[in-house]
Amino acid sequence: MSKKLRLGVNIDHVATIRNARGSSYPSPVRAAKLAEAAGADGITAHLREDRRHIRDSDIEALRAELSTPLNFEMAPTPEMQAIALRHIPHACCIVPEKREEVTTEGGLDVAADQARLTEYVKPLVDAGIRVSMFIGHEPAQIEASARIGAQVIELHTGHYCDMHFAGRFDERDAELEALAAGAAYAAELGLEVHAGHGLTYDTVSPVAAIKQIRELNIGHFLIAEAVFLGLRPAVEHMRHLMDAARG
Ligand SMILES: CC(=O)[C@@H](O)[C@H](O)COP(=O)(O)O
Ligand SMILES: NCC(=O)COP(=O)(O)O
Repeated sequence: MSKKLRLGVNIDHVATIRNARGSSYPSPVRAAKLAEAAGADGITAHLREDRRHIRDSDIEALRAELSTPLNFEMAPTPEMQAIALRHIPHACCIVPEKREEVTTEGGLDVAADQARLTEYVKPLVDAGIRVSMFIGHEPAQIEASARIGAQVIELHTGHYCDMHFAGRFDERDAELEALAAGAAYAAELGLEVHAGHGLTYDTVSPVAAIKQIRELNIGHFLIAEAVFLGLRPAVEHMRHLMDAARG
């Protein structure tokens, strides 16, 4: 297994700032190119059903201008499937979406929706897209993801990060252990394992140290940190912490 842990930089919240004023700046594509220059191995963008940050035209521009792979995050809807099949990104990460949520609250319930998701994923896989399921660490969700034909899972690290920042360290550590067990089980089943959501400089290292994890997707914190440091140093420091955790 390769030791290199890939960093996918999520540029959604560059678009959040742009949309707050209805301006044409800041440009998510410019941010993506800077992130690539700083050591990102790929770019992640989530086209939400309500288009609160990334827009259809951003996906088109990213697809045309990136030199690293695009990981297209999307809800499992017919509209998003059609968009993915039009652009053929390197990867699609299927995430649950609730219109009123502030952010993605939990993982997709793959186990409860296996027949539909099997049908949903097949044209994407047939088109050569790597399909990833954004799930919690429960064995039933991991098994279901393998069963429906996904090649990848992305483990939701939001609860682990929330427990860290709430100072609930026993619960944080229990969650980290469950993430590690989930990663090991998924790798045993032949799934490639990614992780992400809410990761920061303070929380990234223990997750990066889980050896079955091949990619971390990190966005909100990096864009926030870029306000103080600039995007390039923010990404470079995250890259450094990830590499150091890998030893
Ligand atoms: C699925 C996921 O974790 C990302 O899409 C990320 O959270 C950025 O998007 P939101 O802030 O809109 O949830
Ligand atoms: N899939 C997780 C992701 O892309 C980044 O999430 P966040 O760091 O913006 O919370």
